[in-house]
Amino acid sequence: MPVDLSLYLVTDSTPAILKGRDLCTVVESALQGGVTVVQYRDKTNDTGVQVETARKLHQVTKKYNVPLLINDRVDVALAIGAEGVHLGQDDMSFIEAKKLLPENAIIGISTSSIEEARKATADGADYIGIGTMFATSTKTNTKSVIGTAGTQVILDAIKDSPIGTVSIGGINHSNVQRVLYQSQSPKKALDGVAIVSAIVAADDPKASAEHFVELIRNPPRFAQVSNPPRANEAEALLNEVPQIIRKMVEVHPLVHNMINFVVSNFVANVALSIGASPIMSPYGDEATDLCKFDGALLINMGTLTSESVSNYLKAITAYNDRGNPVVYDPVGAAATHIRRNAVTQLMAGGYFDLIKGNEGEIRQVWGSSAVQQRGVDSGPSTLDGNQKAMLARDLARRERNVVLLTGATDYLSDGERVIAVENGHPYLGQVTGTGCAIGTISGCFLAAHRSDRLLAVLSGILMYEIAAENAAAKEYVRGPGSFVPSFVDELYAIRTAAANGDDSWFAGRAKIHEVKLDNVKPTTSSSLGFPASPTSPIPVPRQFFSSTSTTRTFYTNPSILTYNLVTAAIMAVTTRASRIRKKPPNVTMQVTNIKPGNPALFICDIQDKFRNGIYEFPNLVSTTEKMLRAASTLQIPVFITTQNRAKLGNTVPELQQHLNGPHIRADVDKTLFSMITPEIEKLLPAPDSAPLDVIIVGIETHICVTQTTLDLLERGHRVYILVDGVSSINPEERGIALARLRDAGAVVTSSESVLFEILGDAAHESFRAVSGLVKETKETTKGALGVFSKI
Ligand SMILES: Nc1ncnc2c1ncn2[C@@H]1O[C@H](COP(=O)(O)OP(=O)(O)OP(=O)(O)O)[C@@H](O)[C@H]1O
Ligand SMILES: Cc1ncsc1CCO
Repeated sequence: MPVDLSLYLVTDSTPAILKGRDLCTVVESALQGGVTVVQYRDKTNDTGVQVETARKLHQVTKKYNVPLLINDRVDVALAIGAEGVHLGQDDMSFIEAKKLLPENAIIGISTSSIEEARKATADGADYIGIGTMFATSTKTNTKSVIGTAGTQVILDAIKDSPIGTVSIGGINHSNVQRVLYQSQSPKKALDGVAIVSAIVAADDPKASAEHFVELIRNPPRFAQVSNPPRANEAEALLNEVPQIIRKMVEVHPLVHNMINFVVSNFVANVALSIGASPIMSPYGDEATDLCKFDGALLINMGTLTSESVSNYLKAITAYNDRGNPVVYDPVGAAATHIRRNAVTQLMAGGYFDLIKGNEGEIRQVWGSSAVQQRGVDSGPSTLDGNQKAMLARDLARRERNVVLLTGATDYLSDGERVIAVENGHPYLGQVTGTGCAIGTISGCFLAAHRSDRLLAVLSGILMYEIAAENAAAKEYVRGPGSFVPSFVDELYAIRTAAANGDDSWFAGRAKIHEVKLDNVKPTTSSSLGFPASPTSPIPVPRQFFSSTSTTRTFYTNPSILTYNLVTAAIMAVTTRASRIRKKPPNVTMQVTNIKPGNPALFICDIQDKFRNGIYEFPNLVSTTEKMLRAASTLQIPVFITTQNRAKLGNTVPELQQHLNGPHIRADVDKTLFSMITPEIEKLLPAPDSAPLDVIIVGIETHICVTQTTLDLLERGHRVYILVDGVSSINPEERGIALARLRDAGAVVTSSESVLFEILGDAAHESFRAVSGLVKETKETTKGALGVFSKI
């Protein structure tokens, strides 16, 4: 049955919320305001009271031709003839409910992960409730809080299904437009929002519902205008930069800085020198007045205090409501726990037109738990240019805003276009506050030019960095100290030239180019395996970034050298003579104290034809199935191969159902024994980026698994071979191969052990899901280990 989910009311019978009013009266008032569906949710009253209340509610909802759904209780729904039910993950299963309810009954399911959403979709649910969107004072289980980013990932995963979607958790008037806007994936948007206390506890539920209807119908004032890339985007942008700079000087925007005390004075002078009007104000309540000047707000959390975040949130709300630009500079985001939490709170608390930071900061905002900044510096770079460009693009795409990742080369993206800026001078890196000033300058330009935010920020960066080049070139500048006054002078000189319509300072000076990432599959959830959401329980892998807890020692292991001489001799007589390793694998690198912080799952040739030949094949399949399910929950990238598929069959049907989704990176047929075929090699991280922690399962241990392991070790990756996930025709081959591979530097371990190492902490957002899986498969795991660990 099609149902209008746009304003979905969930009732709450707790006295503090109802404040002495009758539930039916409150619901009727809400219906008059435009509620489109009502869910009766009652976790306390006994069945008799529930049936009675539901019957009364149904009389009311029928008057407004709005469906009534009963939370959890199929029996109550049947007793009163309600239009349907809403079921949680721990309630009666969809299949059971479907059997009991009339044919056209509406059935909705609560989901908070891709897996749950896919299952509800496949089962045939009418809609899913996706949440928890935001933590609330009553719902403190933050593990299920997925935010807009997590919701977007789920929507993307079910984009091809017409199933209805509604977001739930902490949604109110001030965030509802942002929820709808920022959750949207390119092909699927939310159909509605579920509201509890913002309507039920409101003094006037009708007015509250009316207000929601109005907000839901309209995009937020900060919604971004789309500027699709042009044929020669960089050139087209450059043509517009001088006029944007003139415009900014003319507009003379106010820039409200909530900024750290270290750089406050310098940044105010920079803002003045470019022709803007700075005000430094850390007091959140002042924003309600300041935002009326239609300037920009900068949130720079460089010197955070216990009061900062609540002040920032007040100011962000004031500027967001008015649609005025807000810039976020998450200074030192990955340095401390306090700052990481502040990032989570601020990202959940408002919309930022621009997020600007150095590599470490932007990675933290993205949600990588592997970043550790030492103070406010970015720390050593672990990403190459393309990866930085992709990070900026993917974050901008996810947040539906603009992202600037600063460094010697700056990467600027609005989620579609990515521009690299190579102007600037190394002195900028030697003066504190030069990055912070870019946040302020960007705010000035965003306030002056609203229609193309990327162009606005680019204009600001170019003015700034060309001024820095001019300043550094002065003969009296001898270092960072004398550079600062010269720099402020040069900013002022450009501003004066621009005011006089003189663009000669700009001619031929900009060093920018567009970064094309066409060959990289666009996704809203994760590219390069970056986690999808800072708050998401869905994919929070620490992929593609090296873990800070990883230590590597480098030494030469003579036994490996000897061993490989023998190996080479044997392999010389095989058809793979050309692939004999020129240097022994892992001669120079041995990893100690490793943790699988950057995991990938490799499934090697688990095909039908081997079913009858391979030792304990069903046990190998059950371990693999468990690993695939965990990979889906944790969004670990998966690489699959088959050996000569035409002849030996596809990957076995038991595993096929788990081979869909964005985390499945490759499914390749091969003739090589190693899985590192040219196709797969292309998908591995570049040699100078963080190595993978490859977990291998499959067959045969002593042939394809061995050669894949050696190839990966040779390329600097870490390899974990699951004892309960690899096998051969001759069981004895397993032991020999595993011993050899351990000598070569691989970690020989078990599926359960590796899964808990990936989680690392019982507070991990996916702990419940993964430990549930481990529990569910306890018996098969025992069986597999029983047969495999002996050999
Ligand atoms: N080696 C360099 N060459 C050219 N420009 C540089 C160099 N280092 C930094 N910059 C410029 O300085 C600006 C500030 O970047 P940086 O990444 O150092 O900011 P930051 O770490 O946030 O600084 P801070 O916290 O001190 O304000 C960048 O826009 C960049 O263009
Ligand atoms: C050094 C420093 N410490 C906190 S903020 C800041 C200025 C650079 O962002």
